[in-house]
Amino acid sequence: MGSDSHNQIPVIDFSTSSTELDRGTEEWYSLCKRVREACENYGCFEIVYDKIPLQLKAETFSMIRPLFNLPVETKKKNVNPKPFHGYYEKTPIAPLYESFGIDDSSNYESFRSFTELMWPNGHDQFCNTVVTMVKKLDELKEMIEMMILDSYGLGEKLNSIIECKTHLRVTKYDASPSGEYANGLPPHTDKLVSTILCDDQVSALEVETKDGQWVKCSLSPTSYVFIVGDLLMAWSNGRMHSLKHRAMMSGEKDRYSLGAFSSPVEGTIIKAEKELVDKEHPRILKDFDFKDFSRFAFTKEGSAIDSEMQVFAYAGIST
Ligand SMILES: O=C(O)CCC(=O)C(=O)O
Ligand SMILES: [Fe+2]
Repeated sequence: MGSDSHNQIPVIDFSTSSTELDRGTEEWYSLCKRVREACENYGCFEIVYDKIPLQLKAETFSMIRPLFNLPVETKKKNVNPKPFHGYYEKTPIAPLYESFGIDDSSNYESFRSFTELMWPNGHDQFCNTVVTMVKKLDELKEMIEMMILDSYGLGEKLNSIIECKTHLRVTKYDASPSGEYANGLPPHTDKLVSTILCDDQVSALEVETKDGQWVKCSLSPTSYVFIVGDLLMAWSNGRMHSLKHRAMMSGEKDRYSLGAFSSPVEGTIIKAEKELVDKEHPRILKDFDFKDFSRFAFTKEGSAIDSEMQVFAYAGIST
């Protein structure tokens, strides 16, 4: 079934043309409230944000396109022991989908290691441009995280939700044969904390609302999507909604997207924030190691379970 174009995800404008978004101001708290409502009711929102220069974004996309034209044996050098963290080639389940994953990608040195695997003689422009873009996405993510903490009254107590590094995933979707509506990436919830996505204005992202409708997200050059992943849902003790989403291709153009995933540092145990557990919101999950959970999600047993139910199958508390 196609998407319902009458429905829309919340759009929150973070543009700061005249004023800065200062923490503690009335404007700040009104945004905190809207961010929390969007994450609880939809599991996502569109961000209008003018602090990332359009030129930088355009340059980033022009830098990542040639990655996909490298020889397949070069692309396969992008390996990562964590499941779904390295190069992902086309498969019968997702024949239009191909992606690379780069750990700790706002760190120049780790990004350079990836760059040198792809271009052994180095590629400074690629490295500088993409790292600059990821740092901008990190700033945006930090602001959203602070808003989430303030929205629950936790901003004085905590500096971050879960200590994370940014895992970057760059994706190419081939145009579907004869432009028909076709699966780019099957429905899933993200297995990490949160994701900020942007694309090259070829729309394909669709998100599922809580009442089961699929809604298409057509992004403008200044917009981004914030997505609640399974681990943010777990941290919030189920108050925030882990978003089911997919990519559906149509039309003649290939599509490129960029996802900045907040990935917990090694050894992180995911726990519901204790202030978010009370009589009205009893604990829904046991504490778990995020790496064991993501491994489980990609086992035969785990992948047979609906994506949004995997975390409950792994760590759910039966009542
Ligand atoms: O390309 C997109 O818009 C979605 C990508 C996505 O959902 C993912 O990589 O988890
Ligand atoms: Fe996703």
